[in-house]
Amino acid sequence: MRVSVIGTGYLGAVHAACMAELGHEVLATDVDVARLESLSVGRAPFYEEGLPELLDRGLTTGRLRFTPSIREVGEFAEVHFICVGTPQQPDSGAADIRHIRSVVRELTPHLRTGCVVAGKSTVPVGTAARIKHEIAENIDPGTEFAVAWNPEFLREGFAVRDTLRPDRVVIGVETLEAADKLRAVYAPLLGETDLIVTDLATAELAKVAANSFLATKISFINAMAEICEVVGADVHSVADCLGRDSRIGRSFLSAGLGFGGGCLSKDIRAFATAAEELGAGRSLRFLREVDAINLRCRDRTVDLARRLVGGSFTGRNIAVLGATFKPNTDDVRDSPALEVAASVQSEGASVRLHDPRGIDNAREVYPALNYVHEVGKACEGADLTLHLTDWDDYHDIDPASLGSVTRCMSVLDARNSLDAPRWREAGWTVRVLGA
Ligand SMILES: NC(=O)C1=CN([C@@H]2O[C@H](COP(=O)(O)OP(=O)(O)OC[C@H]3O[C@@H](n4cnc5c(N)ncnc54)[C@H](O)[C@@H]3O)[C@@H](O)[C@H]2O)C=CC1
Ligand SMILES: O=C(O)[C@H]1O[C@H](OP(=O)(O)OP(=O)(O)OC[C@H]2O[C@@H](n3ccc(=O)[nH]c3=O)[C@H](O)[C@@H]2O)[C@H](O)[C@@H](O)[C@@H]1O
Repeated sequence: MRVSVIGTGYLGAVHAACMAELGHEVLATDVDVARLESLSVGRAPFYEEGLPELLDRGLTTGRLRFTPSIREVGEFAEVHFICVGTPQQPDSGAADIRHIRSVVRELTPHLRTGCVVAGKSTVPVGTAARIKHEIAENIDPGTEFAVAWNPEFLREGFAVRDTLRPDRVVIGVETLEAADKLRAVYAPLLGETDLIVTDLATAELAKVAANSFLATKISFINAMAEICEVVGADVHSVADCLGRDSRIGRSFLSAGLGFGGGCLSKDIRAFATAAEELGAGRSLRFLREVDAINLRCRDRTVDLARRLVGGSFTGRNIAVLGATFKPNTDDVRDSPALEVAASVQSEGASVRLHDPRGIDNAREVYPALNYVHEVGKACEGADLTLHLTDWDDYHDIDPASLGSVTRCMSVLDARNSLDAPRWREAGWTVRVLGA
């Protein structure tokens, strides 16, 4: 099929490459022309495993192309996937859907009759209905179209795998024809993957509900961590005990520094704000607490680190391992690790920060931090080492040799994932949150 992808960020670039991999003819566009130029020569604009190979294959076969022209996109495709950003508004928790509205405004005059405009971005419920109305008001009379919502559930770091082998595909539609078109797009996946066909509002809601549930699970275990610290229990073991219950499951119960990234925080804020606007604020008031617990994880990490260096950061050398919001990505949006590093430095510490992939992006956000490319360099003369992002690289560290370059063999494992017995055996003091 001929499909377009509008917006080639973390979601759109992967979606475009994967659609080509599935055999479709893909034309993708973005307002960021430099990004399009880079994608056109097979350079992924961010780190995502498997994406460069897919880009390469799509470009070589000619099935994947990029253009700055929205007219070309409109005239080309029978299914349009909107993948632009929906960030948090600067002055409230609400989602800013201005990029989606701008796409719709520019695309509408060029739409082919019979096309489907399918949103993939995460949006407040009601966005699809609003878009449908806006297209209907501005499209040439006689040009038929349908609006659909096809929310995306991929995780950064596993984006290619999650797109080609998703747990489910959800499509919200109003017509059988639109459902058939989207079913045809995803047909190559449907042996292994369930397709859920529903209405527009349900599809939109399913996405924000999923992210809210994941965020709640993480904050739940971080709330338990706070209690564990009061009563002297161990949250890691509590999570193991909970996780053995098949109704609960162990995933998303890793206590520590909490969630960050481009989505969970902004999505729960947008969802709670939208509910308030709809007069249903009470139903999602708990998400405000989920957010507060999560942000407290960052403060608790800084507080514990301060205690570990004797009550003040002034004049202390702090090594920070990790800048990205989670491993296997270079994404530093709302990164808990970076926020902690910046706080520690603002309190007078000398911080050296290492990350396997995120240094360039981190430097753009926090240019004043001191970045190094080797773990050993970060830890040279350190009074305390902070393990803030759960990269495998840090699990592979030899604690004995790292200890030989530090001033003090003391590590705060804010991701609760280092092999603590091994580090202790090598002479380190290991502290975690929630124990
Ligand atoms: N990053 C992720 O893992 C996932 C993101 N999502 C959702 O997908 C959406 C996009 O997220 P990301 O890809 O992370 O954002 P991003 O910021 O990486 O990418 C957004 C892209 O849209 C482009 N854009 C903005 N206005 C445009 C316009 N008028 N026309 C064409 N392109 C335009 C930007 O230049 C940028 O390249 C958000 O709603 C997000 O919540 C959903 C699932 C996963
Ligand atoms: O809407 C989105 O953008 C995406 O948001 C999340 O994906 P992502 O942000 O890539 O990352 P996750 O793997 O969900 O991790 C989010 C954060 O939670 C933290 N986390 C995760 C799990 C856990 O047990 N504890 C914990 O603190 C991670 O370190 C990370 O900072 C969802 O998992 C995806 O399904 C969704 O599509």
